[in-house]
Amino acid sequence: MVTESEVRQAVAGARTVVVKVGSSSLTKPSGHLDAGRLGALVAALSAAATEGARVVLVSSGAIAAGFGPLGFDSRPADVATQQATAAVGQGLLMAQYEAAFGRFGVRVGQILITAEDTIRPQQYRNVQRTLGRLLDLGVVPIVNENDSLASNEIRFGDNDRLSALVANIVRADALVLLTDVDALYTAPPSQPDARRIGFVSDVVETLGDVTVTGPTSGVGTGGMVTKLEAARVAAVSGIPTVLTCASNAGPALMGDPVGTAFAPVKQRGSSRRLWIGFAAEPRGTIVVDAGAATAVRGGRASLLAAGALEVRGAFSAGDPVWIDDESGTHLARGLAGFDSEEIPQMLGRTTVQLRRFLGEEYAHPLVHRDNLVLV
Ligand SMILES: Nc1ncnc2c1ncn2[C@@H]1O[C@H](COP(=O)(O)OP(=O)(O)O)[C@@H](O)[C@H]1O
Ligand SMILES: N[C@@H](CCC(=O)OP(=O)(O)O)C(=O)O
Repeated sequence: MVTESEVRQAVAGARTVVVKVGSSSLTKPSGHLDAGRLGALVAALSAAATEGARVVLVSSGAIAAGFGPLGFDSRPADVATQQATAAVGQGLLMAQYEAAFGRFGVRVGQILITAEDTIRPQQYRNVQRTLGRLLDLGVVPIVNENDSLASNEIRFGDNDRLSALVANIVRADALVLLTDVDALYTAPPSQPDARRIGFVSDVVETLGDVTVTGPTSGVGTGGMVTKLEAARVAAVSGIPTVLTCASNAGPALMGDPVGTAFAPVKQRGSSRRLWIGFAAEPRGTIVVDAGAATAVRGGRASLLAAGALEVRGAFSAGDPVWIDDESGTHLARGLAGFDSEEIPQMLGRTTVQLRRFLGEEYAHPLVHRDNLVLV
């Protein structure tokens, strides 16, 4: 059982920390950057970086900083204009960060990620390697979703879940979520009976006890819902989290009892398995028979074609898929070893049959056990 003070100490002593800041903490309702608030955040992060912490900043705000200069009164609603606005706002955002961090002698580098980069093994490794190298070089990577290029169907939309994935990718010791409210409350803070929560020992249990809503600021996207989802992913990844307002960044990073501290609920798993378990939604499903379901549930078996009954959806080898039993219950998530169109001819075949009738390249599991995570 992890205590609140252990979580606070873990954040204060983190060698690598991921800090996520939301649009509403960096911008004005008019759609322009708020240089004062951005500067205060940068001062707190620079203090941590110059004391030796490896700091990754996941920053929203591209759209919220871009619509004012483009002459819009409010955040655009259609995707094409949002993407164009993000292209303008992202440059403005980075220019401000570059100047603000530069005052403290801290160098920054921009990394724009799409959800697909967290799905494809090659891209995932590239992201991991580049972030690692930037940190080794003493640079603060500033990460945002690549809004201008992300396809609408598979985008994070908010940066909360992205920040939890980035925390996994860089194997962070702590995650700090900065927003426009000082802590998690039992209900939206506008409600009179909402009470502040200082410590969450089990985020999975707490999820059922609090009332959360989507964004209220007019510029944010995910609201408290996606922040709790990020805290959950971090917790089950073994990463402690603190959620508070951006003006509390300094105290939060120093381990002061501000905001809400979330205890990790599990030992840290391997980064790759966490990615399979939490990255973007699977593209399809492989339905398995009872024998294969038992084997998969056991946690150490690959999914062989012999135990597969049906394939649904269109996916390519390397894409994440659900593995379901016959009643439709999700057993696991995994990375498909084959394209969906190759699988029907393999269903029910043993490895010997696959080798004999289809060739050596088919004599492999549909999902290898190293690429499979129970849910
Ligand atoms: N239970 C809750 N506790 C705290 N805040 C909540 C809760 N439910 C909803 N919220 C709202 O979530 C908002 C933060 O989400 P959002 O506007 O998306 O921020 P950001 O731009 O920082 O990502 C807060 O302003 C708050 O009004
Ligand atoms: N990637 C987007 C983030 C969208 C957004 O509003 O996110 P958030 O403020 O974290 O809820 C941007 O930079 O505008």
